[in-house]
Amino acid sequence: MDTLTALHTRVSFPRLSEPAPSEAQLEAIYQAALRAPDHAMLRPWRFLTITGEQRSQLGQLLVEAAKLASPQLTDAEENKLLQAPLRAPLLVAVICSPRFHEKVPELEQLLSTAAAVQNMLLAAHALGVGAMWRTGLISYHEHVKQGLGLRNTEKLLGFIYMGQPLGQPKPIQPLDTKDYFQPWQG
Ligand SMILES: Cc1cc2nc3c(=O)[nH]c(=O)nc-3n(C[C@H](O)[C@H](O)[C@H](O)COP(=O)(O)O)c2cc1C
Repeated sequence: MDTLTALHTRVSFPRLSEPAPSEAQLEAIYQAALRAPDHAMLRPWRFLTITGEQRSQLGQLLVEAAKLASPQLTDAEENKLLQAPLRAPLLVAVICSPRFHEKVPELEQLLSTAAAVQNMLLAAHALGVGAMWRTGLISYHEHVKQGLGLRNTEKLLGFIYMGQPLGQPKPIQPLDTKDYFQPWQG
């Protein structure tokens, strides 16, 4: 798939099944992440891959965090969180690890990490791998951060779910560039 086609046709796949991407596909997807724009080449990111039984452990962690946030969690809410990480064979937790640099504020490092995610989504799409960037409010809870082993200065930017796409890609809503790009009037 050529680059513009990939850019113009990428969609998220909420429904993903086994198998996880192959080693070769993952290497290509991860290399794409590492080509994100990165001021001063700080590599302000790291990623944790979560597969198999560890997905259930992540579900448990989400439930624990949700109970800390709101002790009246219903059984249905608990079950939804337990099942959430099982929606794909592979999750990649995206972590921004800001480094100190006098010319590169933390915001730029967050933006770099987000660009790395987009590169991964596009590479996955180009390879026929289904993917979706997901967070869920509870993923910002301190307990989740600790459970995943993040340092205090690090931020969890969500999870990229990857697998075999299920169902048809959703139709892409055409947008008019003129609604978003306008000449500066000076
Ligand atoms: C940081 C971030 C977190 C997101 N978290 C969720 C989420 O938890 N659940 C969800 O349904 N969509 C989430 N989305 C949106 C989807 O990833 C997706 O972009 C959206 O459904 C639009 O679909 P499209 O990518 O096919 O255009 C998130 C997007 C971003 C950028």
